[in-house]
Amino acid sequence: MPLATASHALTLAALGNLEKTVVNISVPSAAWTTFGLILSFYIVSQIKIQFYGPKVPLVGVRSILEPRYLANWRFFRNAASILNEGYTKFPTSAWRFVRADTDMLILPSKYIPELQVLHPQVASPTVAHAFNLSGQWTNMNIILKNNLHFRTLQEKLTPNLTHLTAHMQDELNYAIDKDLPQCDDEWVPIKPYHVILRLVSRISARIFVGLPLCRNERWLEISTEFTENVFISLVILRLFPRFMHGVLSYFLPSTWIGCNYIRRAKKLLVPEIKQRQEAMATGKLTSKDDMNLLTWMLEIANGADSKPSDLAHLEVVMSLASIHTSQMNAVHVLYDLAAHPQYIEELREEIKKILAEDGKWTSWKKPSFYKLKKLDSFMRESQRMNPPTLLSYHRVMLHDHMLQDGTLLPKGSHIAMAVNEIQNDNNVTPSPEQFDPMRYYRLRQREGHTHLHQFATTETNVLNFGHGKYACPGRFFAALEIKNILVRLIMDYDWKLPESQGRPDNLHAHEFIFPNQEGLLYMKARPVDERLAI
Ligand code: HEM
Repeated sequence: MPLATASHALTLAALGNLEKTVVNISVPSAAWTTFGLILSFYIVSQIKIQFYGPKVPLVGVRSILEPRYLANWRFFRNAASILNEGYTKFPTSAWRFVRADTDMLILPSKYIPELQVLHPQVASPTVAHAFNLSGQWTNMNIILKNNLHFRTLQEKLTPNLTHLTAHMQDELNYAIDKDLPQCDDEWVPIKPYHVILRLVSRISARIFVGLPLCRNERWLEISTEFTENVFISLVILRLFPRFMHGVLSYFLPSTWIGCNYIRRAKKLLVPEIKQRQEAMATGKLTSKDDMNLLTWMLEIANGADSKPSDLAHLEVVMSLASIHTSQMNAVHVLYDLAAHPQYIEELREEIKKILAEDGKWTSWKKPSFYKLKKLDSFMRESQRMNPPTLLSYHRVMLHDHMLQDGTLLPKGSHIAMAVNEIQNDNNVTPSPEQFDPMRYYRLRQREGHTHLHQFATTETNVLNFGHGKYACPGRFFAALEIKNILVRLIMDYDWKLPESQGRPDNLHAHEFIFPNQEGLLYMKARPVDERLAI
């Protein structure tokens, strides 16, 4: 054998042995290292669950050894049963459960008066919302930087609602012409989730950015699809430990798509914002001629708040806060109406009464919609049975705080309330299992209760919009928008479920509840003289 070949063969043999040795040594040691890491992570995590955090009972963990990811998986699959277990055992005291990304400290609503006076630098709702929406990976952390959207809703949108009804109705008429099928002569199947989403997004766009931008298909796509992608991302991310979210978000198409929508929103809105800023500076534009959220934001923004790209970003965030939340309520009402058709005529009679008092629907202002007490009650009952989330009143503690009864809310803890359990407690809602759409209407007939128990009013035991200073600032707008849509859909169309089918089931993921996206209803236009004259 030539020397070179022999040495080559020897080298190969040596390499082969070396490889075997490396394999023999490295495979077990890599496996042991990984195992060791997982074990230490598990032990640290279990010690943290059992011995750290608030000293209150732990619910939803089957044994001291159960990893938090299993408990979290059960919460993802069946949050309602864990929250029910906790509330049943501890209706008037604090308890906690574990999620993959954090421990949740659940408080009873008796603490609300104490919590509501805490400064947001002690108990922050905004840090809690950003965290809960996985803000760092879903482009939602902008709310930590800028609260202009909140101020604009409170200071401008809500006080001006009565001037906005005409704009809302105009856009609704346009949307109905464009997006609803022809059904004059026959029953036509529709998927309310998608159809109502279209109506809500068009009306919201009209009020958020004004004409003609609100009819831009790119804006309509951004304002609805961004939200869907944020929810896909956060539902997936929350299945995993928080330290993995950064890496995972690089692999999730929904996070790329979300980022892309923010880029597209900026591309579309920044030139418009600059144009409006210039026109305002020269007195050519005021919010009196151009009443919409974007112009109002520009009006009250000061200094750092008025950066065009941040304003564009906030417009998208506002769409996330408003469109799907309102759409979901309207879809639930429609499903409930179709499942309980005996109430349709009662609601129509109420609408006809207001038409007789206040004239044509298109001349109605906010007070006319306020008179729709039966419809309002129906919406609230529908929301009670189908809340958008089982947890609300989220706060992150930025400092330790001791409650008057000695319960410690430690710095860093994430607190929330089990809203669905609270409002469905027999002491709060008698016969809570019964769908009784006129229950709030009846309550409002009582002496001194006329202004209470409305869809948009919050109570310490009714927290679907939160409560107090930091309650949802868009809820009055939501109520008006949903009523506009429902009045039109109730007066102009008949509705029914497909033959021998019940109300479409809701979908659940973590604490969130969504109306069925694939649910079908049949609609048929009513005779022309029965419809609202437009
Ligand atoms: C049925 C519809 C809606 C529901 C159920 C809903 C629910 C909520 C809830 C539970 C909160 C948290 C309150 C708290 O911190 O305790 C909230 C906050 C908020 N909502 Fe709504 N909302 C709805 C519609 C709207 C609409 C239409 C808008 C905008 C026009 C809006 C804008 C906001 C904003 C800006 C926040 C605060 C977020 C922050 O802290 O930055 N919401 N909403």
